[in-house]
Amino acid sequence: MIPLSEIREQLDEIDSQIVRLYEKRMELCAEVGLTKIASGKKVYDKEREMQKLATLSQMASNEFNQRGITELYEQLMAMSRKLQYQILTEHGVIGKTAFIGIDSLDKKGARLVFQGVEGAYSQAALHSYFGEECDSFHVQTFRDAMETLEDGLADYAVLPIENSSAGAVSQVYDLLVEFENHIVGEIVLPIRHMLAGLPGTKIEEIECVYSHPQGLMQSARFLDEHRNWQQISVANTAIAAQKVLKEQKKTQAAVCSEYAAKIHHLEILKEGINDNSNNSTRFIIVSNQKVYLKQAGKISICFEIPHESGSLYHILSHFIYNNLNMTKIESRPIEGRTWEYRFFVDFEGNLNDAAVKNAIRGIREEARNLKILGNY
Ligand SMILES: O=C(O)C(=O)C[C@]1(C(=O)O)C=C[C@@H](O)C=C1
Repeated sequence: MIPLSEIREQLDEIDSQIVRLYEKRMELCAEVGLTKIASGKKVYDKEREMQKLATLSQMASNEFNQRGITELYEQLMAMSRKLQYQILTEHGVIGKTAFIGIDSLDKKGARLVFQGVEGAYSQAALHSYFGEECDSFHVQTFRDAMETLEDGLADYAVLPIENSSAGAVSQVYDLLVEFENHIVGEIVLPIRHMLAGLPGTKIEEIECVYSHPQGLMQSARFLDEHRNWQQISVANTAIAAQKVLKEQKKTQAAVCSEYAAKIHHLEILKEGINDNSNNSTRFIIVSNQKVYLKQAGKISICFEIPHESGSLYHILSHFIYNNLNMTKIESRPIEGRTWEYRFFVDFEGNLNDAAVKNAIRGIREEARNLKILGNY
């Protein structure tokens, strides 16, 4: 048997050859990068990579090594792409971001839209971001808010995007893809739900409770104690309060904010019914302008990937390689394509940073339909 120290010596020798060859290979790939700048050819050449993987893996003598060679070369070619993206960025080849950097949001005289009615949590978020004296109006649905923006009837919309206990507001994610509106800010609002009914209502009288699905989900534990209550979803927590007032039945109650209960003349029957005492919702400020704040530190993007093993891993490697901190990932089914998903990723950075430019360039080439939702 060959002693371990001797085997290791041989391995060290092979590894130093591999490192030298790797560097030589990368130098050539850098040259390829320059030719691609000159020709305008894309960095990612999938066909060439597939051919290389097939040829090289066939050179290995058994199936185990064929798999190894495939994995190794997938990585090697991914690294050479990353180097080429860097070279493109260094040579000032500008990607398709086309966002305009601004110093601050133009809040003065802005027309603001939120979904729901007076007393909606979105209105409270809007007030804390733009101040109480702002010029705001409400529409019935999230889609209406997006359309209002797109038509130029409002300058900014304030929409909920995720809650700390119930998770993503999936419809808003989908609308960000559908509309050419962009996120320019965000605000987190503590959410405290009340059970509210007509004055004089006793909890024992209640048969039916209205709220937004998120309001019902966030108060699931309390509502579970009253399983005989029918839970009915409406478009907004404040709409629920308005409905209870309008229908004048003591068998009905709403899960809504203290403010919504007050302005719809309801009595608070039970305070703070949310499961999580730190319940909070993150709202986004959406604009119809493709702008970003020059000091912005967070980017939201979405992209689609082929339904293939390893494809998400390869896309996420662009964050790791460029040292970017990913703060959130969500997935949503793609309409009409069963079991295929669109991914939404938030990460720290500014569109002006070289690392961000490199990562976005790579993801744009290697994923489908990359969309930058905003830098804020
Ligand atoms: O041949 C090219 O066009 C290269 O850029 C080199 C290379 C490789 O590493 O072999 C890298 C990226 C391409 O997707 C294909 C192949």
